[in-house]
Amino acid sequence: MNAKQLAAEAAVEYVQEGMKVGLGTGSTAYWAIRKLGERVAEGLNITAVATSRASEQQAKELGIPLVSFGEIDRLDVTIDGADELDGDLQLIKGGGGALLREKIVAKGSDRMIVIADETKVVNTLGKFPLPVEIVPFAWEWTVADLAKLGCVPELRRDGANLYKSDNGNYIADCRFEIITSAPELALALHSIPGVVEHGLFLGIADMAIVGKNDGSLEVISGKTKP
Ligand SMILES: O=C[C@H](O)[C@H](O)[C@H](O)COP(=O)(O)O
Repeated sequence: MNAKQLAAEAAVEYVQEGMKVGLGTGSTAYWAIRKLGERVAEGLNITAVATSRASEQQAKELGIPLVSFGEIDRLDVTIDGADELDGDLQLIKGGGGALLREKIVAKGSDRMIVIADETKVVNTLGKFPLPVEIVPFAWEWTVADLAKLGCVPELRRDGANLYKSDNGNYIADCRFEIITSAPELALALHSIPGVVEHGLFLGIADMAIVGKNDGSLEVISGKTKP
């Protein structure tokens, strides 16, 4: 079993009968959705919402019952991957372009469990270019504002075209190298009008389950949410 699958399957053990579950996005979340599908096939009753079209499609194929956001107020748990995580459970997410839906779903969950292989754990965030979802309108100005924050922003491409998120927005991947204060950066990003959301997840994750290549697991517990 690979390290991502190991972490994902350990996280799925936290899902209990009757729970409302947020399904993350990406190659690690894929394994969690797959395991959940197996448990549903064995008789587990849950309902779920997905954080991307891709995860929605996977859940449908596996027979995981999906509900609309109008039918539920909150979720019990969300299981999702990360591009980077530090010891305080600060995350960079959005490598797969799903950061906005992921943040909405994670913030609406009583518990967010992050799943990752050991390569994602860092001392300081920033090596992975921070994904920032921006509106297409005047994107050139938004990208210029992002650069003023000390990064090198690059608009994500999808072959010959600009990449569009599931929400029809662009993603600027912002290379900072080192993010010295993630909370300050988060505030600065939100002060730019063209920014819809950024991939810094701060004070959102409750625990991380990290799979290692030697087959072991590490659990990182977070601070209690306010
Ligand atoms: O937008 C994508 C998500 O934030 C993913 O959860 C993140 O990029 C990690 O993906 P993966 O598990 O494929 O490394």
